[in-house]
Amino acid sequence: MPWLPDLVTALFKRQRRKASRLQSRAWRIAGVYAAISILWIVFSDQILTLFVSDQALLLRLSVYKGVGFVIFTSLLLLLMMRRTYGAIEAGYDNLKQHKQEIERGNRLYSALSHINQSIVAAADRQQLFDKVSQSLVNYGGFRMAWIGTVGEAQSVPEPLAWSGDGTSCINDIIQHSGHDARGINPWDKVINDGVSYVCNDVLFDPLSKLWRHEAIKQDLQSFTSLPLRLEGKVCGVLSVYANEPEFFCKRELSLLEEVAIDVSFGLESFRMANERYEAETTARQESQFSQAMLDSMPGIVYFYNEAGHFLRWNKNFETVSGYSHDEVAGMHPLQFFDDDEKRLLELAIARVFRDGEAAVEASFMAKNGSKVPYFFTGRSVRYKGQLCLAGVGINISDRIAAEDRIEQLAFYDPLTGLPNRRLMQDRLQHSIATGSRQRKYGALLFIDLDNFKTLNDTKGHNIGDNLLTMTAQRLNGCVREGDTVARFGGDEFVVILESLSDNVEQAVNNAEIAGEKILRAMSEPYPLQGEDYHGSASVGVSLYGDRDISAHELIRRADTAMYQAKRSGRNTLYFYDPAMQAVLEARLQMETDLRLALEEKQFCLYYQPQVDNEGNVVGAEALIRWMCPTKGLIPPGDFIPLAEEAGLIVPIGNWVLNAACRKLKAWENSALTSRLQLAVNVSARQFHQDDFVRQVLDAIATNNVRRGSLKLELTESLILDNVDSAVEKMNALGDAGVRFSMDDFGTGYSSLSYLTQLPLHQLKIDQSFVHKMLDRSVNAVIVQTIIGMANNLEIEVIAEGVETMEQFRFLKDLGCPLFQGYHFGKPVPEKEFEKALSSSPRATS
Ligand SMILES: Nc1nc2c(ncn2[C@@H]2O[C@H](COP(=O)(O)O[C@H]3[C@@H](O)[C@H](n4cnc5c(=O)[nH]c(N)nc54)O[C@@H]3COP(=O)(O)O)[C@@H](O)[C@H]2O)c(=O)[nH]1
Repeated sequence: MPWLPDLVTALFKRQRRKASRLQSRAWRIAGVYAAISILWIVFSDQILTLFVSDQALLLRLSVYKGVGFVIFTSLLLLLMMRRTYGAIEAGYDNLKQHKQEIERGNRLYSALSHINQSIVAAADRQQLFDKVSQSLVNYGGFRMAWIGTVGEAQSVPEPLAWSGDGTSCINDIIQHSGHDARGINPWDKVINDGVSYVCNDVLFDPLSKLWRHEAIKQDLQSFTSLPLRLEGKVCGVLSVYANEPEFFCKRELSLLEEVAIDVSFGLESFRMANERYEAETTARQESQFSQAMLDSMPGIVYFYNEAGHFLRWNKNFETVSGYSHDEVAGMHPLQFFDDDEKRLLELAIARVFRDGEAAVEASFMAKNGSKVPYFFTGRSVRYKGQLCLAGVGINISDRIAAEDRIEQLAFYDPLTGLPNRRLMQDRLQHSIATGSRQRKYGALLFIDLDNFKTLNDTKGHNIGDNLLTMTAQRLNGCVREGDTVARFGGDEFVVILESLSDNVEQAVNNAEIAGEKILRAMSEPYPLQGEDYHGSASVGVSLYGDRDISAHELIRRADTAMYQAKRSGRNTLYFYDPAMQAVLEARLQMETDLRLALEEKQFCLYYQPQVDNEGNVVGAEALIRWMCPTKGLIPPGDFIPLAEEAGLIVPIGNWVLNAACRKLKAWENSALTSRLQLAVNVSARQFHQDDFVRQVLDAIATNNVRRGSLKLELTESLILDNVDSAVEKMNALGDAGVRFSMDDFGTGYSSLSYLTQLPLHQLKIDQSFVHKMLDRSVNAVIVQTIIGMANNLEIEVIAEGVETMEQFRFLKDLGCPLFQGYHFGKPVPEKEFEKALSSSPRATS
């Protein structure tokens, strides 16, 4: 309050001016009095002598005149003194009042000063209210002060802070304020009308009637309530009370209104600070929230400006990149990419800033140099006046792996990892087109593993899989880079040899060299289950390059050639020629016919006698024949191999088994045949069926076959596939009276060790030795050895393919006890066989 001393000085000046005016007036009055008195003294006696001549009277009149003058002047003096003292007293009162006003003003200014300090210093609204009410009482000289707030739709204030004496009646004051003639109470005025309510004497204020008694007790004699405002609306009430009436003059009220305005300002500041705080808190929380969201995202998030300065990124960005926060802050987005991908990213970023958005797949390069495939998106956004790019990157390793896997599954064989048929066909088509364009010959090699089915069926699929895997590796080792090795399916592989030569002979030569190499590789022993498996393959070759040909046709030709290789004894290579195709088609037709034959029961059994050294028929071998309605009688050699390949040998074999058992049962009814044994051929595939034993036992049981009458002819290779399993099955069937003959003996490994393990009853010397034994001594030695060995092992021996008396005699001389061959009888239908038995004198048991 810089103007306060001026005010005080002005007041004193005013008093001094008044005093000086009074002094000059006293001089004037005294002068007038002296002049009048002198004139009176000088002229009154002369005037009196004019009218009075008597000296005694003149003396008395002079005394009277003197007394009158004294009385008159005394009265005049009295009057003047009274006026002067009145003026002095009034001046004094005025001065005193001014002094009080100044003191009140000083107090109020002091209070205002403290209040303003409180506004600056208060931490919150309550503290402000507390300090304001305390300042008004402590510094403003009020007896009591309180501050209340007014909420929405609140008609009376709610006291929040108070100070001074008499605070106990605040609630009375609030609740019991009366209404004026218009029904308005103080709070209506303050809260609704927003004007101050002043009561300068509680004793006479009708609205204070109800709490007057209490107010008097508390010495609250006058008061005023002022509105506090927030955003232009009344939000509270400031009430101050004085212990004297007529306390609130204009000046006090104006200062108190200033207090109310300052407090309102304080409240506004709090509101704004609060709003700012809340806005900042919200912004901070929003920032924390969005950062938390960004950090919790699985991908990487980035936000950078057009100059490539990173403005924001998520934690994952640092984790994935391996760069710290500070390092990322100083990096350019392109630094996270390899040189060969930078251009791609540059273009994508440019697209974002040009078109608004873009996406790209690239490898995100970490600090340690590792690269991870990511799918990046970007959107342009304006931020703080800059054009920026906001985007996310998603790790697509899994997706790429899945795509690779899908491609692998779609185009590659899961077992061997080789291209599958589909991919091979694509590549072949492409190679055919290239070859045709470049006038270069290529070759397609169709490779089928020999005897794979048997291996798979006998050793199990795991072993089969191992063989296929090894085959794939070997094939890959046989070709040049650029050639294709594919798995066509099952045990079939295809090799595409590209650009062999522009000369057809040279191309054939090169293809043959490659094919032979493959055959050799396929013939190398395969280590399977700790043993060496000796496999082989049949290879069909078809050239391309001289004219347009479809991949499909080329495959068909190579396949045809492969079948020709198979039929030519396997482990060989064949080039395609059209005649092969005709054979193959005939073969396919036969397979169809064979299935029909099975359904329509077109098979029958022929019987070939087996005799002792005196020519007595001791048994027979049942040999299947196919009575084809169109082609006539078809020998087994023409359809059994096909039936084996097509899997039809199992139902055919079962049919033979049951037919043989039925025949044995029928023979029991005749003395000629009741003691005969009947030998039945069993193929490897049939024998290795899980239910083979049960099938045989069922056939025996169904026909109630005599023990020892059924003989099963097994081959060496069949048993060697899985000796343990074979022994187990043979023992199970041996217990049921089934006998076993080792067919084609001598052509296989003929290992003595397994011979001793097997529950064999008979060795059947292969007819190839018998046919040549008289011509080549080595065969005679073999036959002799087999007979000697069988005798030593106490196993029966039978020689088959005996066609001449010489052969019969020779064998007999070697000690062979049993014989089979055209010399004794060819395989014939049952009726013929039985008829021959009855007419033959040697046909005896
Ligand atoms: N799994 C089955 N295989 C069978 C069945 N029936 C026959 N076969 C096999 O078919 C092959 C050819 O049989 P097939 O044409 O009947 O020939 C047999 C005889 O006719 C023939 N043989 C007998 N003696 C002579 C002879 O003195 N000279 C000569 N050139 N051939 C003769 O040998 C065949 C019998 O051989 P094997 O079975 O080894 O005793 C043949 O391999 C049969 O195994 C069948 O039902 N299931």
